[in-house]
Amino acid sequence: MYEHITVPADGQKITVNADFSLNVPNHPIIPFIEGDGTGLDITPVMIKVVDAAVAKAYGGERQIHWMEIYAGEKATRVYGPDVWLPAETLEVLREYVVSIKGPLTTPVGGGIRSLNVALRQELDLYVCLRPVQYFKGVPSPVKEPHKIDMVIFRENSEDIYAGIEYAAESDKAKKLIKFLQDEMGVTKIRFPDTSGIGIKPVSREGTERLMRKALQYAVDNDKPSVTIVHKGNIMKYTEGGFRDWAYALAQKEFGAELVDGGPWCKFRNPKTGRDITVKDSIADAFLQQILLRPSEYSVIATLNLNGDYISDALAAQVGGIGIAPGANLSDSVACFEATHGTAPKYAGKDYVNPGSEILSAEMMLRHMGWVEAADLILASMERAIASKKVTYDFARLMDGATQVSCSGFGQVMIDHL
Ligand SMILES: NC(=O)C1=CN([C@@H]2O[C@H](COP(=O)(O)OP(=O)(O)OC[C@H]3O[C@@H](n4cnc5c(N)ncnc54)[C@H](OP(=O)(O)O)[C@@H]3O)[C@@H](O)[C@H]2O)C=CC1
Ligand SMILES: O=C(O)CCC(=O)C(=O)O
Ligand SMILES: [Mg+2]
Repeated sequence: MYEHITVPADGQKITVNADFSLNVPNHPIIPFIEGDGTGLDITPVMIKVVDAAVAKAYGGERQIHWMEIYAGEKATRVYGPDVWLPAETLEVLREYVVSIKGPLTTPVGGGIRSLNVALRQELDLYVCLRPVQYFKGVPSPVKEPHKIDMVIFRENSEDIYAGIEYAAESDKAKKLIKFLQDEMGVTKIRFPDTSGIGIKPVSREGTERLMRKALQYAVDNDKPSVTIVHKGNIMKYTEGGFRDWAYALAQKEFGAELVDGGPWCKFRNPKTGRDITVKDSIADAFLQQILLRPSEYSVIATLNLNGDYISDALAAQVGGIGIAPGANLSDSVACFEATHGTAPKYAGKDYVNPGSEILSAEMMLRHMGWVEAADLILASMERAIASKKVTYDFARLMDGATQVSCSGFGQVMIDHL
């Protein structure tokens, strides 16, 4: 049926109902992309830990049937030199509904555009969900990391990531700059002859669907606030638009009312009766506030580029990118992945922390309703960290730690399940 993908003989597809709930069989087929760079170290470890947690939680009644699909460098080896994101990979991700991927390399400057971004755009995975939580005992550069408990909703389909960008001195850049000058009255491009130029689309529809998810998450999880993070003072009609549309949606669909004349507003959580405050923060100020007063922030709704920066910054505050999980979501399809990239200098050395991808799998299990297995993974992560047998990133900051390899940490987690 597929050119290079082998569908496991035993196992069934997860399917989606009209209300977007999932039908998860006891033997689901889960597609996975190994990933470039350290992907080849962390993905097999993730699979081993997940299989062990599922076996322990369900005593053999439930089991994941993993199905390898290809993207990035491995796809070029399997499909041919220029095939980075095969059509059948996208087809499978759409068809099988729930998947997990390792990181994929994107060259800086020239070369291919990001496969990670392409995949999100092709499948319209418009929410990048990145929870940031502190595990007791993890070394952190801040004094009170336990006060950080945030969930980032990063818009995943628009903004500067749309890839509408032209190289300096190319015909297209010259044409666009001439159009801006001649037809749009633009006079402020400082060096028009040598400017690369990019376009940042941000829409009301894109903002609304992201904000709707963030607000619903706050309702479902009893969160006290949703903060809209933007740079709308400078980019008035893109980031400023995002802020205004996000506030308007809170009022229109969630019944939020202005606080002291606005723009902050609040509404009562219909499930708990407690207030949810909707507020906003300008991105630069926000980045210092999360260091100084993190407990004031809970759910974060932001644009694509801000969300990218904020994800890594917050991950560092709770101990680094080695334990920063995430998910890319549409209404029906979910593809889980770590926040970090391929860390090429460590590739193939069995060295890095597999924690981010394991915790992404924990989110995946929870999304599938396999909460017992997800809970086991969280508990074993806590116990593994408490045992101080950790990978280099934690070991270098932890007193009395024993450094273990990537696969070694997987084994420590399995031992603590
Ligand atoms: N979703 C995706 O697939 C993503 C892909 N990328 C891509 O990855 C490539 C490399 O990007 P780069 O900017 O270096 O960012 P990376 O996130 O790959 O690495 C930056 C640093 O983060 C630390 N780090 C990364 N992964 C781990 C881990 N598993 N355990 C512990 N520490 C870790 C390392 O820090 P230290 O040096 O201190 O040890 C590393 O040098 C680029 O091509 C980029 O485009 C980037 C982000 C996301
Ligand atoms: O696609 C890439 O190479 C980088 C993506 C990224 O940094 C992210 O999604 O956080
Ligand atoms: Mg990033």
